[in-house]
Amino acid sequence: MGTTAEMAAPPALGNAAPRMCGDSKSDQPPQAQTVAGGGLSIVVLGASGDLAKKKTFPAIFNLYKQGFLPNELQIIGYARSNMTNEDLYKKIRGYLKPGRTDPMKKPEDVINQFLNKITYLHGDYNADEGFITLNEEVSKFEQEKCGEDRRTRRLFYLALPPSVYPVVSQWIRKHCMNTRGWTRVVVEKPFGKDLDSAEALSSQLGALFSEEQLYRIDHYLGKELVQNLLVMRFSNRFFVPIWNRDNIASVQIVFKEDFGTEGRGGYFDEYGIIRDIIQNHLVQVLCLVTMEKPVSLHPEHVRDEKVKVLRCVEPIRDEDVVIGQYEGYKDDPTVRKNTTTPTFASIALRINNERWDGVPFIIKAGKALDSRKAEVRVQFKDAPGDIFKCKKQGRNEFVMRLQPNEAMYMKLTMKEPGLEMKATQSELDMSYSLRYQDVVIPEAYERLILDTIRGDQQHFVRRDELKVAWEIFTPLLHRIDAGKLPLVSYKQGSRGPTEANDLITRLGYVRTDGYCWKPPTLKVEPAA
Ligand SMILES: NC(=O)C1=CN([C@@H]2O[C@H](COP(=O)(O)OP(=O)(O)OC[C@H]3O[C@@H](n4cnc5c(N)ncnc54)[C@H](OP(=O)(O)O)[C@@H]3O)[C@@H](O)[C@H]2O)C=CC1
Ligand SMILES: O=C1O[C@H](COP(=O)(O)O)[C@@H](O)[C@H](O)[C@H]1O
Repeated sequence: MGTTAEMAAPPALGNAAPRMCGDSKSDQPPQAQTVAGGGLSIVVLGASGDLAKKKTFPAIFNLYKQGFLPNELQIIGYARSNMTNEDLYKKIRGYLKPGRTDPMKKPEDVINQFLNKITYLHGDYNADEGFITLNEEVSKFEQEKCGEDRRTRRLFYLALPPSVYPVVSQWIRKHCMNTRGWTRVVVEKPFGKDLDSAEALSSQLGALFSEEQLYRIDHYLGKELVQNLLVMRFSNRFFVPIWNRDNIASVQIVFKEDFGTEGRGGYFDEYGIIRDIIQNHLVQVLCLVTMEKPVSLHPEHVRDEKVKVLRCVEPIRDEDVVIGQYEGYKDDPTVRKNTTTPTFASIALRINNERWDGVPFIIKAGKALDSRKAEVRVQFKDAPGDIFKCKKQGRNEFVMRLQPNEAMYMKLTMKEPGLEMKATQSELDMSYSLRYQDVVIPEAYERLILDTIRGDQQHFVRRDELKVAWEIFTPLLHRIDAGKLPLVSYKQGSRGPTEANDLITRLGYVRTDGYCWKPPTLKVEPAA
């Protein structure tokens, strides 16, 4: 690996902001690279919630401490809970990690400075008084900090259950729109429960905001290795000619968590693993692994290609699906007593186009499994004419480990060092923590919030993309909801149902016998 080249920023779109300029002053860390464009108000709706505390505020803090936010910044947390500013600060303080900040400043000071930018407002979602007050608060700040003539920016982050998106969006539209610059609204998944509900939500939001104002966040698109997929595929001559059905035998996209629903049982039980992880996060990864090369990195060009490849996904067959539920899931008092919600699913997708015809894409996700990891595992076909008789050494694989400990590695067949002519399997390892020792990899939410401020929608889900993703999964989900597929149980801490192993074997995945490489950056690397 060699030099670092800065990629061209996508061409400005509609209300897209310029990428970076400095307007750092007084209370900014010295390495400040702020986003230009006037005062910025970030409103976190649902500020009392889990996502806001664990992800949204920490991501905004990370941007703040690195100087990516302007001096003219206000952050408002809005929710129904009757809390003071201090109560909110107490709730989120423990999640703010100062990391490496200005050596002249105490980490505590950086956190306090940030917290001082946050005001908490409590109000209803169902009545407009709270939103009138919210608008007054934002306008007052804009007036005081930006005067009459400077541009202002308003970012509304809906860290709320989707059931309240329509009403909250209505009040934002009615009372809180910016007249001196952009208004952008970030919405969180799940965007609906099936095709009809997703389309209904899209129509409701679409009637209030333009597509350029709506940022449907899927935090997997903000992960470092997911962002690397297009670079890897399209700028390495190694990969360009072999990334197709002639060379690739199968692809697995795997998400595993080693914990169960953990306090989110009420939400999870309504959705299940396919709606929670596969239809969104893993499908986004699938798109980046399979799409054709976009005309450019312009967000619309990238998203056009994603939509195209999703349109080629064939209807899912029941024999290509294994669903499971971990033993003990029903002990969670927040899930339904006789729930049949799957906490595990393995689904083979097939893409009917020139590049991928015949290649199974096995998408697997599960909770309460033996480890936490997410990876893409591309297995290549056997080399033709095996004069070394080394098939048993395993096939070539290229693995992109999205988490934990980002890495890419290739499994190759080599001559075993020594006097004998004996083949063995070995690996080329590109572990990020070894290659980029001083680099702190940004959090997904941090990157995506910055993209929102910059007006770059490349890593956000477009309405037609969402629709086609639901078209793929809705018939299967309805069959599962109607109890038409067997739900197998699996032990917590296991690798999931054995039926899932049978499925990948039936689809032609060849497991390497014997030798199992343990990447140095992972203590344990269980097989996929
Ligand atoms: N938590 C996570 O790890 C992730 C969450 N998400 C998504 O982010 C969004 C927010 O998630 P999360 O923070 O976990 O959700 P919470 O259940 O914590 O809800 C957030 C806030 O919304 C308000 N709220 C909760 N239920 C209702 C309701 N029925 N009607 C009106 N308001 C309600 C509450 O605030 P108050 O009562 O004070 O107004 C609550 O603090 C969801 O869409 C979720 O799917 C996405 C990825 C990960
Ligand atoms: O969206 C979700 O993602 C998390 C997993 O995110 P990760 O970045 O830690 O991999 C998952 O736990 C949760 O159920 C889901 O809603």
